[in-house]
Amino acid sequence: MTLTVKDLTVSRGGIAVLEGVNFTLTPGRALILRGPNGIGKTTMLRTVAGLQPPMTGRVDAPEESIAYAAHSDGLKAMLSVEENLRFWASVFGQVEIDNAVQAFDLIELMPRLAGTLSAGQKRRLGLARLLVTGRPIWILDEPTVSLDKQSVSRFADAVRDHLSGGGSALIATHIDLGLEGDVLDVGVFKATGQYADPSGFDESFL
Ligand SMILES: Nc1ncnc2c1ncn2[C@@H]1O[C@H](COP(=O)(O)OP(=O)(O)OP(=O)(O)O)[C@@H](O)[C@H]1O
Repeated sequence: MTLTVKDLTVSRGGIAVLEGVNFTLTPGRALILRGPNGIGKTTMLRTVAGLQPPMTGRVDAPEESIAYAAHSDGLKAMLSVEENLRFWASVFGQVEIDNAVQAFDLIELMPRLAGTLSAGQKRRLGLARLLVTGRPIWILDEPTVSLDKQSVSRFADAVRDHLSGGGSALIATHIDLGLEGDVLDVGVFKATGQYADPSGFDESFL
């Protein structure tokens, strides 16, 4: 399943932040997004994931092929780790959670309420949810925030497994994950003119 981005302009608060973005992400590949704070990586990822509309241009991906993991983990605090994973799997029509538990070393945390986890443990659970979606295209925004060295390495292994199984990943990260992949410096797409979104849509409320 290939993701294609064509002549994309993305905006925050009605202002274009990146324009003329083009790339193709094919099965088995990772594309690492780089760029300074505030350049528009999150905005681009949200647009590619379909969480906000493009200002101009297109994102082509097969329906229901994208799983998105953002800064906020969005876990259900009053459900256990196991219940969170089972709930998330059921949302995506899946039942299998064992791979996710193993990949992120969650077995001992399974009975714990998600709300009682440390920041890094929450992040591990948030990332484990990607595996239970069964979706091939992962879009990840700073996935390693709060993770210790060992968990970063586990995460990189999970991405490698995903790629070797024919999945793909678009990742904004400031650290070197040791993954083989193409690097896209989004700074070159910095919008030159600041113009209001003609739709008047302010996605900042989403
Ligand atoms: N809700 C919002 N309304 C208006 N502007 C916003 C909003 N959220 C972010 N911005 C601005 O949009 C621009 C792009 O922000 P974005 O979060 O996409 O950058 P980023 O490259 O992901 O940054 P970082 O590396 O710090 O995470 C920034 O200038 C930011 O201040």
